[in-house]
Parts: sequence; structure tokens; C-alpha cells
Amino acid sequence: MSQSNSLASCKVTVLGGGSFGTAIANIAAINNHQVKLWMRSEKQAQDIIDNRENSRYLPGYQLHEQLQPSLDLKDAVSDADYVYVAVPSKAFRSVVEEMVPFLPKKARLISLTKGIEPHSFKLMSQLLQELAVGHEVGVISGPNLAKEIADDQITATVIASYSQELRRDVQEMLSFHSFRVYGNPDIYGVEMAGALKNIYAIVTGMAVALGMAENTRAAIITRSLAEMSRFAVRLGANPMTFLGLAGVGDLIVTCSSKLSRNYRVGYYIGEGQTLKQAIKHIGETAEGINTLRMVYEKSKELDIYMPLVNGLYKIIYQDCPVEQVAKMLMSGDLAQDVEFMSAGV
Ligand SMILES: NC(=O)C1=CN([C@@H]2O[C@H](COP(=O)(O)OP(=O)(O)OC[C@H]3O[C@@H](n4cnc5c(N)ncnc54)[C@H](O)[C@@H]3O)[C@@H](O)[C@H]2O)C=CC1
Ligand SMILES: O=C(CO)COP(=O)(O)O
Repeated sequence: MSQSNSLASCKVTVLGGGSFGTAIANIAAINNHQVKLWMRSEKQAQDIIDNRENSRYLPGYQLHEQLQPSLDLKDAVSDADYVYVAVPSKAFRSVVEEMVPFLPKKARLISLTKGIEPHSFKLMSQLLQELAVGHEVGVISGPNLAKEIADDQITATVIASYSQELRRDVQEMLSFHSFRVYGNPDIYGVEMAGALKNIYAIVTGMAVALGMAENTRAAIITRSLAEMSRFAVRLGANPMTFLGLAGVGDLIVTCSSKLSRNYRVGYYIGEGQTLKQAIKHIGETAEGINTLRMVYEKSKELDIYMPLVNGLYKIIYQDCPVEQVAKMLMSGDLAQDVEFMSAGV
């Protein structure tokens, strides 16, 4: 069922045949765009051809006939109007580097990935700008559990870009009876929010496994919002972004749902599994683990007060007992409630 809009049918390529890439590719196909989904796995590609399903990542989700799998990166991108990149952040640079020689000049590039590159501390749109000079760039982020999108649950997201035209075209390309796309020019804030919330989902999952009550969950989510916005505003984000879908919206869903892989990593660690066991148990991407390390280091470098990041880092990377961290969090200097709006204090 496509929503009537004025955007002509486009050639769309999605890189990464995991759960989110598949969900976004299918929405574009339903909306009458010609979609290629580039993936590494021959088995998954054959599954799509034979059964119209990506049963490894989104079992039971019927894929539209205008979505075609591709195993050949050159073939997948060489005529694209839009390339959406949905591979995990650790593979993002190498995949984009491999793609760029085949990319037509007209192609607009949009990241769906919620992570930060180690060492450079670059966000994915910054990698796109660095590696594909001259192309218009955007980012999609928001409360978007792929399995709920596949289940046709009403979902809202944000397209962030400096280009108003790109924002409008992507809104039209992906808006759908159960999927609504909002625009935001604060690309840095939208993208940073999507990366940071994964850390706090781990914290919340862990706290749930340890028996926390709803007062505790509300306190953790709210203090997480204060902490992540304090950090991002200091690095250049607009604080208002954190009150929208990409900020508090994504934080709420990822800190509330067992469908979130980051939440589940925290939950399994709270139950007593090691980090290694928890990651193996998930078997899919959980970006928050690496993001935690990078944000911890950056917060130390810039002297930004981040007690939750600090505490989680101690538990995960320094084997500090959870009880000791909880005690530390409850006995720090007494603070103001709503300081985060005052630009990076
Ligand atoms: N799943 C979700 O609900 C959402 C995920 N995201 C973000 O989307 C990004 C991708 O996540 P998912 O699709 O969920 O991950 P996933 O774990 O479901 O799938 C990742 C996909 O990337 C592929 N991949 C990994 N390394 C690759 C490489 N070097 N070259 C080519 N392909 C490679 C894998 O084969 C797999 O198909 C992550 O940054 C995640 O935070 C964002 C919103 C929602
Ligand atoms: O970003 C997401 C929902 O918006 C998905 O979260 P996870 O990567 O933790 O599954």
C-alpha cells in the first residue's frame, strides 16, 4: 500500500542485509521505488529470491517484489539515486571505501547506522562526507526497532541533513501508512543521540536483570537523557534534538524493550554472563559496547561529567562489582535536576 506523494520512482540501494537495512529497503520498495539490497550472504539472497523473506533477520516479514537482493557491490550502486548504508559501524568505512569507485555523481548517501568510529571519533555521516566528497549526505535515526517495523507497528523516525531538499525527498520516499518521517537539520545531534542511547540501554537492561523497580527505570532514563545531551551539546549538537524522536524517543524504546540488542546485552550481564558470553548470545550487532569505550575516553579527555558512562565502564571493562558502582552513583555530589539544557554545563 503506497502513500501518494510527488517523488518519482527512484533507484534505491541499501547496503547491509541485516534487520534494519531489510526493513528500510522494503518500505522503499512498497512505496514504488526500485530497490536493491546488497548483502554478503548468498544464502540470504537466495532466501529472498525463493521465499520473499530474510528469514535470518526478519522471519515472517513478506518482502515486496520490487526489492531485489544483490551480491555484487558494483552492480548494486552503479546506477543508484540513493544509497542507504546499514552495516555495523565497525564495517562502515571499509564498505563505503569499496563502494565509492562505483558511485554515480548524482547519488545521495544516507546512514542508518548508530555508532562512532574508534580512534577518529567520527560519526557515520562524517565518514560519508570524508570518503564520498561532493555527495549530499543524511542520517536516519529514531525509535525504530526493526522487528516492530516489520510487524507493521506505527513508527516514527527522523531524517537529518543540512539539505532541506534531501530531507523532504527522503520523507516522501519512506513515509507510509505505519511509518512517519520527520525532518531535522541537526545532523550531528540526531546521529550522536542514536549512538549514545545504546550505552544507556545496556545500563537499563542490566538494572532490570538485577530487579530494579519502575522508579529506578524512570530515574535512569531521565538521568541518561541529561548525560547524553550534556555530552553531545558540548560537541556541537542542538539540545532541542534530545527532546525529539531521535533523542528521548529512541532512548525510551531502547531502554524499555527486550527487542533491543543493547538492552539484552545489559540484561545478560546483569544475570551473570560475561561480556563475551552476552555478545555471543545476541548474535547480532550491539553497537553500545564499543560506543561506551569511545565515549568514556572522550568524556575524560574533555572533562565532561558522565556518571552513568563511568559506572558502566567500571563494570564492563574494569570488573568493578555492580553494587559498588550503584553506591558510587547514589553518593556523588548532589546535583540540579534540569541542568542539561544549559549548553554543556
Ligand atoms: N535493528 C534495528 O532495530 C536497528 C538498527 N539500527 C542500526 O543499524 C545498523 C545495522 O544494524 P542491523 O541491521 O540491526 O544489524 P544486524 O546485526 O541485523 O545486521 C548487520 C548486517 O550487516 C552485514 N555486515 C556486517 N559486516 C559487514 C561487512 N563488512 N560488509 C558487508 N556487510 C556486513 C551483516 O552481514 C548483516 O547483514 C546498526 O548500526 C544498528 O545500530 C538502527 C535502527 C534500528
Ligand atoms: O536503534 C534501535 C532502535 O531504535 C535498535 O536498538 P538495538 O541496536 O539495541 O537493537
